[in-house]
Amino acid sequence: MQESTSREGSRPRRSGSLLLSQMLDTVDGLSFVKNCEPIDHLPHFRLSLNADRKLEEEQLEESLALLPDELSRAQIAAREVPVDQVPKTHGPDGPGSSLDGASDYEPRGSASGQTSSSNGGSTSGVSGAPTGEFDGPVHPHPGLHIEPGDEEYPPGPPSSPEHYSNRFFEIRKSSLAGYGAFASQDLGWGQKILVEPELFRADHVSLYDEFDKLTEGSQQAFERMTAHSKQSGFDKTTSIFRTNSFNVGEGQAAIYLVAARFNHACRPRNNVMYRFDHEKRRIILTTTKDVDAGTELTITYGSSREEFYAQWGFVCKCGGCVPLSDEEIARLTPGTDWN
Ligand SMILES: C[S@@+](CC[C@H](N)C(=O)[O-])C[C@H]1O[C@@H](n2cnc3c(N)ncnc32)[C@H](O)[C@@H]1O
Repeated sequence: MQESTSREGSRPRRSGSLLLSQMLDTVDGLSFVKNCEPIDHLPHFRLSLNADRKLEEEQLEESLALLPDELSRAQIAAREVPVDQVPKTHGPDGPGSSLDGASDYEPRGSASGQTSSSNGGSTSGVSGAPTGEFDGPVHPHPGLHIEPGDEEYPPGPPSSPEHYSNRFFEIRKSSLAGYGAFASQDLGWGQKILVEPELFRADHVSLYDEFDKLTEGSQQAFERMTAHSKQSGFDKTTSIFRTNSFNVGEGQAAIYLVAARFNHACRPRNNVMYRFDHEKRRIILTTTKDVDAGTELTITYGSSREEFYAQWGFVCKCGGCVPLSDEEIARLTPGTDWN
């Protein structure tokens, strides 16, 4: 095992990718750390290659620091939980609805799926920034299961994603901003709560062509999404796309109508992470801690308060960070108000 001494002195620091590969040999759940946790910063249209690399390096450091704890949690979560211990609830669409999503999910700790795919890493950068793909070995493990299984999302996108619910969460109004996702039952760490196919993917150039291919209902659902209100120089379609899309690599960003309703919380306050099944073009959301019923489920868009304002147009209200001051806000340029 390669080791180097950290600049700070005492703690020996291991080569990040090597250590993660070795840990992944041991516990499947740690692919959270490699594939998602360090890079789940919702980097819609990230423009700075160097900034991305720096961020990923910082996040890798962060994940390495977390490893012992993550390992023990993964081992705990790896204990199998019978399916019937996960209560089933139904949202406004009711049992049997095409939006029920019951078949999409597995109980936490399910040992049912042993997969060897390594294609699940989240990616960043329409601008071609590093993908963050896991390039080390992945081995099938019993226990904590985060790879996509055979579950199928109901055919067709939800016509009313702002009222979507499944047995794990529901979308409803949030005190953070607009709509958000809320746990509809107590959720354990490592629970897969959503597997959602993309509505479409595009880049800056193909956005309008791809949008035109959508059904009228899907176009309307897209247009009801929140638009960054302070981006100057973008029309509303582009602004909605920039505010809600997830970078999926190769210069493309994708829209997921339900996943886009998850608000941001700064680490460690967020309680959900996301990753991609590139082959099936789906996003997969999984809890990163135990969550009480009724709690808002949040992902992390990034770590820069200035970027939240400039890229997504908001001053973070998650409560886990110091919000931008009035002076800092004044330095950032306001633009067209789309809302
Ligand atoms: C991808 S959307 C999230 C869902 C959105 N709330 C909705 O109603 O569809 C991103 C937008 O949600 C809002 N938002 C998300 N997280 C926030 C937070 N922590 N504090 C304030 N606003 C937030 C911002 O307006 C941001 O541009």
